[in-house]
Amino acid sequence: MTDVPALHLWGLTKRFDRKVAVDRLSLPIPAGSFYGIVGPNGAGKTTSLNMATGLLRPDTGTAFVRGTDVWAHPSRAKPMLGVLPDGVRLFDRLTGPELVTYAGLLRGMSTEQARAHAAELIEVLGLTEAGTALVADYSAGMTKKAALACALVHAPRVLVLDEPFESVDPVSAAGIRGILEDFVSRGGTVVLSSHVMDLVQRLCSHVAVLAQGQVVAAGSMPEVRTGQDLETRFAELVGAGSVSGGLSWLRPSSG
Ligand SMILES: Nc1ncnc2c1ncn2[C@@H]1O[C@H](COP(=O)(O)OP(=O)(O)OP(=O)(O)O)[C@@H](O)[C@H]1O
Repeated sequence: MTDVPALHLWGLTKRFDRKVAVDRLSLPIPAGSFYGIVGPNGAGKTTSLNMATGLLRPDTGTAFVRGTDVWAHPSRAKPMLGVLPDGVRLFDRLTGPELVTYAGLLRGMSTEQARAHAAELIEVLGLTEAGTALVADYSAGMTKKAALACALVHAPRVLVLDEPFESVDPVSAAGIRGILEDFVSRGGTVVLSSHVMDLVQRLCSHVAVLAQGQVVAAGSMPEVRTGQDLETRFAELVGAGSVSGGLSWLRPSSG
């Protein structure tokens, strides 16, 4: 790992009307790390990742990709990033291979190289059987995999993936885990958000726990876990709400 963070979130703040979604959030992501971002619903994970990747303009702060300011120098910073945003909107009147090739062309790849990478990604992500179906007709999991292929096609240095395993079947998820682990073992950096603590604990070398727009714990996995499993530590950090005894009316009706 080098000293310059692969991605550095730097004093990021975002307010929606009166709601402060992200509050002066700073987080260095070491180069070569597999970094998990976890937090309760509404903690500010998506808002932070969108600001860090140039998709949502921060009210204050910025983010640096390998030392380059994403907001000041987007044309230099963005080619180093592969981004899977939340709720991604794709050009869905294209087939999967067309879409992924197009994503490569947008990143300046030659047609030949973009087509070759797209074909390989479609194959390894199990989208070959979709054939000439339009992405508009893909299932949620297939759409997620197509979007992931778009993030990977130009072989970026840093991958930022918002809930990459959501809606994805277990066999495909194992394939994606393998791709990401290979990527990190070759020196790449992965940042992903997830609600699946077990997966984050197994996959990630580092983790940050967000709550109410701030970082409540961050560091290497052992530093954050402090000897407990991540799920227990997470509940301790963000406060586990109990629902026992609630919804007394919710029972199978006898009628
Ligand atoms: N476009 C928006 N307009 C208004 N409020 C927003 C908008 N986007 C996010 N928020 C609010 O900002 C806060 C953080 O949302 P965000 O989507 O970043 O959380 P999250 O940690 O990704 O949540 P989840 O785990 O549910 O995906 C929430 O209170 C949300 O309601």
